[in-house]
Amino acid sequence: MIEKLQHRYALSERGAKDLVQGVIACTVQNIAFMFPVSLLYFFVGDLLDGGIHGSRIAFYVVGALFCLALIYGITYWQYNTTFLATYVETGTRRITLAEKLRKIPLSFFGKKDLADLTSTIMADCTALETAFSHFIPPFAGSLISTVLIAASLFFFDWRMAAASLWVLPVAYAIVGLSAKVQQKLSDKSMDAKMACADGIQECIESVQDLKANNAEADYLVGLYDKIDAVEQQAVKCEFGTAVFVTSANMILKLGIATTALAGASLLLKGSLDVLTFFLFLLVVSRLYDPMQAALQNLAAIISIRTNVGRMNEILDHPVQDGREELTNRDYDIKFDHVTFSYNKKENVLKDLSFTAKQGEVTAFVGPSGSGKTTVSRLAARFWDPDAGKITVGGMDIAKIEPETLLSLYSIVFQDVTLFNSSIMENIRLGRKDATDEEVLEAARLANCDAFAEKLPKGYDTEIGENGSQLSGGERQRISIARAFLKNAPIILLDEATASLDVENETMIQTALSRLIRDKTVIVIAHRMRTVAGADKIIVLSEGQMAEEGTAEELLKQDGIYAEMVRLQNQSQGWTIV
Ligand SMILES: Nc1ncnc2c1ncn2[C@@H]1O[C@H](COP(=O)(O)OP(=O)(O)OP(=O)(O)O)[C@@H](O)[C@H]1O
Repeated sequence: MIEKLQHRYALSERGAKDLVQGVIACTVQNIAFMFPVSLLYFFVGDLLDGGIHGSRIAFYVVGALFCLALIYGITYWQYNTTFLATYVETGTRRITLAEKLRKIPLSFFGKKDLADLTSTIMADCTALETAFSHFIPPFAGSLISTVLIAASLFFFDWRMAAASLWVLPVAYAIVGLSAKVQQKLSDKSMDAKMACADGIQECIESVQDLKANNAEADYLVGLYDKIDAVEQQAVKCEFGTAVFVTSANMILKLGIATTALAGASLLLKGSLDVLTFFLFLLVVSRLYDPMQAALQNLAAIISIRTNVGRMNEILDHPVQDGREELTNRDYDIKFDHVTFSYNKKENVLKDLSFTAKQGEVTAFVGPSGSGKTTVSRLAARFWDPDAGKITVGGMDIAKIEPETLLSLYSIVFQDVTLFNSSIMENIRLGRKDATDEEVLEAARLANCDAFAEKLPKGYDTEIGENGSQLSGGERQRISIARAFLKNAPIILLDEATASLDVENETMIQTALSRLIRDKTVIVIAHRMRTVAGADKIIVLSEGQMAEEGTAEELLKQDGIYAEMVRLQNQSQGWTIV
């Protein structure tokens, strides 16, 4: 049962056990609230028998105090098992999701956008937190306690029990029937919320481009439509809940009326005593309260299936795993008849074979979209090929645990990701245990001194979210410094110096040439000047190798590479008039 609960509600084992305890606590709490009713039953019985005297007074005083203590104790227990346990579980759930995301192949992120994933970790977890503390245990507890109390009523008088309890199956049936409709409404509401969150995020991220293109007003019209859609779906959802919940509540209320009618008629016939009639009136006035309270939250209870579904999509997604020991004999990277597509439709790389040798620089050039960046992504196992094999020193990288494999790589991408901390800490990301001196040395090699020293706190200056306070070239130099610091045996440089001016690029190229000695280097660049000194240049065209050789050999071939060089030389003479 625990395992089923774990999957049904995306819970940890501890969380599933806490949920069971929470339901038990709520059930016991509802039953405990019946104790004062029993006391009142005896009290009225004594009154009808001629009054309360002597030891009976003490009995009622002790009984009342006992009821108070019992309800206080059980409520305290119920609070701990539902509320406190839920907060712990929410933390565990967020960490589990984040850990899982770390291991999921990047292809998953292509299908999901950031707003969606952030919302799963934050908003969905919060929705479940509320549901597991406020709604689900009381709802399940009210179902169980109502059935238990109802069953015990049959011992007193089955006719009266039937008159009071017929409403329960009818109310349950209405709730059950509503589940499908509610689920659909809740799914639609979630879709509208996601589209809205997406729109807001996109708007914030692209505010500069929107302003530059004078497109703010048009964009905001679309965004307002998305916000309206959220409101409309929320109203529909609430309306759907109201219809079913109000119907179920009205049916439950009818139970009080039929109990009174049946009791009155049996009393008149003389086949029911006043005390039993009184007991039933008392019990039915309390019996449905927990259920009615729980029904108010029916929409939230049903909609958590949507939240859980979104979490399970992450939790059940296959991970990229593999062995943790490295068995490579050297650091040659070999692509052996590799075919790959991002969307399983159009192949981006087609039967590509090459070897990037250790101690050599292998450069990739080619038209935009020809697959250069994809080669570097596959080489680092960000994605796995659809066919063929990629090896490092003879070791099939598809069988190596991705984080272990990445310990062999220093990677510099054109799109640098920086964190909202100091320059020092951003560079230290290359090697966590590096000393301050080592970080500063790497920074110096990447020519970071030139800008860091001008900042108010030097290398300790906070650089804002994703380095927003730095220029493109400065951000790229931090990324290069990370690679210097990591000093891994394989280096992937994807447009690593594209944002640098000529002076900086020359300086960093010199430092890079020291870094790359004896290493396997793959360089991707648009500037032919950047790759001219490479040991081997591979020209990609539509995912296939079109040419291969040194710059000199390729110029002689007078093919794509020679044409690209010619065009770039011409473009240097261009002016905008
Ligand atoms: N994450 C992705 N999901 C789907 N398609 C992608 C993805 N990344 C790249 N592509 C597609 O794969 C093809 C090759 O892209 P890639 O980035 O490897 O080319 P490139 O040669 O590096 O281009 P550029 O020189 O413009 O950077 C392109 O058609 C591109 O649209």
